Amino acid sequence: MAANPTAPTALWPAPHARGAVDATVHVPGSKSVTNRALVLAALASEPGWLRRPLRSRDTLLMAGALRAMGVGIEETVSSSSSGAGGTEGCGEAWRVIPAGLRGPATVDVGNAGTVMRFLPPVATLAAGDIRFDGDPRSYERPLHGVIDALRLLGARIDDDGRGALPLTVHGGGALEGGPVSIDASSSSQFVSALLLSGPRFNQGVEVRHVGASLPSLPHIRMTVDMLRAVGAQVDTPESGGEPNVWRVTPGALLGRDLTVEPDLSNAQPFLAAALVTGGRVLIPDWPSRTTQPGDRLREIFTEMGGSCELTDHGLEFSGAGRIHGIDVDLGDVGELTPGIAAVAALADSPSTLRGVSHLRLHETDRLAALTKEINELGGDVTETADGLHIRPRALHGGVFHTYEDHRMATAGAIIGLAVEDVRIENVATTAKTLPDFPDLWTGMLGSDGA
Ligand SMILES: O=C(O)C1=C[C@@H](OP(=O)(O)O)[C@@H](O)[C@H](O)C1
Ligand SMILES: C=C(OP(=O)(O)O)C(=O)O
Repeated sequence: MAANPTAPTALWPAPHARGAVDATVHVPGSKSVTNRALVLAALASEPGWLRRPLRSRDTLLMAGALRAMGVGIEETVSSSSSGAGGTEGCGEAWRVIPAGLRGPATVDVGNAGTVMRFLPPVATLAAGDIRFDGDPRSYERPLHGVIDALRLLGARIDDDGRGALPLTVHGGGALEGGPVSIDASSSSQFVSALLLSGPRFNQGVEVRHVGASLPSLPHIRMTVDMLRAVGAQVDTPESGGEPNVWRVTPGALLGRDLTVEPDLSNAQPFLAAALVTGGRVLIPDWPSRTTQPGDRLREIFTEMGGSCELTDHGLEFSGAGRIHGIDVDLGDVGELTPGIAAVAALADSPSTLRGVSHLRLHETDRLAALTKEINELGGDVTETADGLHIRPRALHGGVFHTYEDHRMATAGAIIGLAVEDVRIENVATTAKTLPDFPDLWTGMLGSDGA
């Protein structure tokens, strides 16, 4: 009987590139934008549209959870102008119809940080109990910043005392809100979560981060930009406020018509393919202005040996056939670390990736997983206190384990382009944010392998 390629234990032979890639890759919508847009549309006072939403495990879990709390989300195929990069044509669109939020309901967060952090504040606004549960890994991911803050702001939440999932929010139909201090050094999503629902709290919300460092600042800027786009008033450190303090004024949110940008972090493996094979990749609709952390790839992959040009057609990225090591702080753009580590393992000099200790609490412990898997292929990676030190070595084939982490799977695929006989365990785990990955990857390589 043929092996089921979607079984978690299945091994996917990562395609080995036989030449330089030359491809145009249409990357689906951003997970982070789609899930923020869904929350904001659900909290608005009128219906809104999301065009070109990402359809992946994380976003379908978000949509399912909001529906369970009473929100209407209709999926349609639209034929309107997209607005993104001027492209016209048919595309999927979701119409979000807000309604009085209500329980009882059960929310499956899967292993989506955005769902497990953004929705408990929404649930405090529901009338009734909202139970949150998810994958075993979701029990280990930090949530205390959200739970403790919501309790201080007036919410009733039952958890098992660990400050983590599973938990029940006893929604009272409204939340008082006001000022709150949190330590968000383990996840920027604590701050984003409180800000997103903030306009609907009676007093709004003022979030003060009091911990050491704060990761993923571009994702907080994304939250602020998207809140402002739906009419919220937000004061930030950048707009003249105090450092590490964000303030959201209470008020109604508008229903908007938003086109979701391509996911630039999911563009990473395709850009990496150009770098690794000395080829060329065009990503259409790359935004000229964006808060997505993936935009930093233009600079990072250029420093590693590539070159890029942002044109009316999108981002054209080329590799020169040589990859250089890099010493870089990835604290702002942590989700790019697995892909950068994979490229760095194939470089002509060592790399140091810093500022990402919080990755130990992502989908898996990414620092441990990258170290183990690259080393099992013959690599020389060591973990540091806040990142990785990578000394390139001649690699050989083998099984690349993925720990149910989509970015481990795409990192393994990047290595497989340059190293024969790399087999990726459970490539289907890419469905978390990019269900089409295997097809897009083989499509990029074409019938002749590149
Ligand atoms: O808000 C978001 O959409 C995200 C924020 C970041 O989380 P952390 O700050 O927990 O790293 C990022 O890694 C994650 O992929 C998406
Ligand atoms: C850390 C990530 O996801 P999450 O939203 O689950 O935190 C990621 O996508 O790299």
